[in-house]
Amino acid sequence: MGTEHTTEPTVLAPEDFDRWWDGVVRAFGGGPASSEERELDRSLTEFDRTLAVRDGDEIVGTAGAFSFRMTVPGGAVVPTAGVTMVSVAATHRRRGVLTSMMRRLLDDAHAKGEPLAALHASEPAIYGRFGYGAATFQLNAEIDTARVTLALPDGTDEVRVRYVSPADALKECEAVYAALVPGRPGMLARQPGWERQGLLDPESDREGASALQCVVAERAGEITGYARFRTKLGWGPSGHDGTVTLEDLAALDPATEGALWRFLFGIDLMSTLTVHGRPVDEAWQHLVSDIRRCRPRLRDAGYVRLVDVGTALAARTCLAPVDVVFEVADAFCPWNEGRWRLTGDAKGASCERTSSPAEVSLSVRELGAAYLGGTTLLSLAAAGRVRELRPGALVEASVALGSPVAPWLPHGF
Ligand SMILES: CC(=O)SCCNC(=O)CCNC(=O)[C@H](O)C(C)(C)COP(=O)(O)OP(=O)(O)OC[C@H]1O[C@@H](n2cnc3c(N)ncnc32)[C@H](O)[C@@H]1OP(=O)(O)O
Repeated sequence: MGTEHTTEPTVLAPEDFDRWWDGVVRAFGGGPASSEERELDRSLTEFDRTLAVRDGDEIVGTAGAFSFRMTVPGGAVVPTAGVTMVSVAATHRRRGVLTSMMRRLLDDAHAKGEPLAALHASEPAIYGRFGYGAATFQLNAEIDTARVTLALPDGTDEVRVRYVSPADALKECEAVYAALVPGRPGMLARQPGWERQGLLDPESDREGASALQCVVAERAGEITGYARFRTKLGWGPSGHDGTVTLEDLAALDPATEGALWRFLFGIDLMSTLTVHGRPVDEAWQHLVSDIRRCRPRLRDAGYVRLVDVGTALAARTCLAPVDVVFEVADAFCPWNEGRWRLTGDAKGASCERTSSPAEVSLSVRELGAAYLGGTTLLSLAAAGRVRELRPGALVEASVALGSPVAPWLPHGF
């Protein structure tokens, strides 16, 4: 360990943003990184919760948090620290710099009364030690649109799809997104400014594909959905072999969903539709004639940490009536340690400290994984990560923490 520097984070001054951001870019492989992205990140940065660790004049550690609000099962939108831009210079790795930044971010979130923290992990192995569990998953797919057909829902023909400029339609698209937020756990109620992330379109990221394109879906003059995508034409021995890459899609109803997918399937000269980061229960899987030819692949996506176990669990509803005492281990945030009694049903929940005997024992990481309903306590118990101490309590708790809609973290941050 070096002796000349400390791992103590300090709050980032706005004038240091460029150096700080360069450090992030270098740690994430060195770019290319566009000025467009830098300016958007600068405008979204909450400087009072953005950290730098220094070694002399050099910034060797970066991290920050956004003041998000995230939907939880039942529809409440809960203050959440969106942890972001975590990097440590390769010259200073494995000396505890990350650990000290995580300490500070979680202490700050706790002091602010944010019951949750969430992040996208560059590697799944990093954040478990800090109490984060894999809470949302995403579906990626490469759909052979030359072979796969769609069975469309009633009303699809009443929906009109038309091209718009992505920027011109931003307000209408954002209204569609906002209407969907309460209905799916994990979705983020976006602060003004965040909608611009959906327009980021640096040429360096296109890999030969088109600029971002956008269509909106309309019924009776109302915009009911949108899709943003790119196209890339390719030619093989037997002719055209183009790819459509879906960047974002939102639909308020089944007919709109059908109309947008029909459009994406039907673009001439394109034979593959690549989708990534989609909800695991999204409707398109039930529209297609041959799911196997869509090559669906599941991936871990959002990691959730209960910063305050009692407040977090009381903020969601329970899928079935429950009355269970959890024994929670939390070495990194010891204020969560001990026994918590969760009671509740579909209308609401309460979670209080108790001296009653423990019935299910687990660490805060497992609670984070199960919290949005995307991972069951039963499956974690099968891996030995959750223990049942009262017969029946595990199934009861596992079902109660479920969600009728799969959780999904809608975009990067
Ligand atoms: C939310 C986000 O922004 S995710 C992005 C994360 N950033 C990146 O992936 C960029 C490239 N990587 C890095 O910058 C760094 O390697 C980091 C941030 C991942 C780790 O930073 P470090 O300062 O080296 O971590 P630190 O020394 O605090 O390590 C703490 C513990 O985590 C472990 N650890 C750190 N990184 C990793 C990893 N990538 N995989 C597995 N374990 C890890 C360490 O071994 C250490 O374990 P120990 O306490 O048992 O010894």
